[in-house]
Amino acid sequence: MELWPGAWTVLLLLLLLLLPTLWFCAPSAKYFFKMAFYNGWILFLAVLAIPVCAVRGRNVENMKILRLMLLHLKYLYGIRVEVRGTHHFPASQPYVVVSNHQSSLDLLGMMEVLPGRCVPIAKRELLWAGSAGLACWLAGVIFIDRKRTGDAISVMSEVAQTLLTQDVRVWVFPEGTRNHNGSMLPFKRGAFHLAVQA
Ligand SMILES: CCCCC/C=C\C/C=C\CCCCCCCC(=O)SCCNC(=O)CCNC(=O)[C@H](O)C(C)(C)COP(=O)(O)OP(=O)(O)OC[C@H]1O[C@@H](n2cnc3c(N)ncnc32)[C@H](O)[C@@H]1OP(=O)(O)O
Ligand SMILES: CCCCCCCC/C=C\CCCCCCCC(=O)OC[C@@H](O)COP(=O)(O)O
Repeated sequence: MELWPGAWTVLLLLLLLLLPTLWFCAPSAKYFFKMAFYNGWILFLAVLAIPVCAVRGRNVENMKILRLMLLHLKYLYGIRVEVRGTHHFPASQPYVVVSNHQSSLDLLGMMEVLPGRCVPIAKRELLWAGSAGLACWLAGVIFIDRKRTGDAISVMSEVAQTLLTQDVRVWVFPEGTRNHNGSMLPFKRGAFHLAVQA
């Protein structure tokens, strides 16, 4: 099929008109655009972070770099963060932080208060999220395969040793998945075994 001259310009103009219309009139489209930008921006930032982190190799100290690079995101999204009680994080000993998990935006809250030498436990699938996966790996994120309980438990037992020997803290989302409905899912037991073992 052949389009008349200028048809592409008309199509482009229609598209340019459609995007702001969706943005202002369809809240779900606005949400979609915002989340798409969120993920895209993180993938882009990860591309910048990878060479810097690669200098150290896989190292929990790289988490500081990711943290610094992500802190501005709250301003882009107009999120006001109020932090209370950080004095409860001991200054120098291994511990396990547990938190609820509603959405991928929890990353912003986590980065706001993430203690030094603290790494999150994440689902293994995140490792394959392109540049973000590689950046997470370089920053020492611990990946577990939720479908293989035995393997996940072995990884967590190794983590317990690391906590003790390498002065590392671990951040766990004990619900084990995102939960949007405002309530809490039953907690998985790994975080608590980890705390006891460490
Ligand atoms: C600038 C650019 C930046 C680019 C990068 C962007 C961001 C980077 C920065 C940071 C990274 C962000 C990370 C994002 C967060 C991602 C969050 C997630 O992915 S949440 C999903 C993964 N997390 C979890 O699953 C939580 C941990 N899970 C568990 O602890 C589970 O218990 C489990 C070990 C996986 C097992 O799960 P299961 O479903 O089988 O449930 P149960 O808990 O009931 O356990 C079954 C059984 O096993 C016993 N058990 C469990 N753990 C242990 C253990 N460690 N030792 C011994 N036994 C264990 C448990 O007691 C049960 O037995 P029983 O019933 O007899 O008690
Ligand atoms: C070339 C491959 C391209 C892959 C593109 C992947 C797109 C993803 C892009 C960016 C990743 C952003 C990192 C966000 C970190 C937050 C992760 C997160 O919160 O994961 C959810 C997990 O806790 C629970 O998972 P489920 O609720 O069980 O599901």
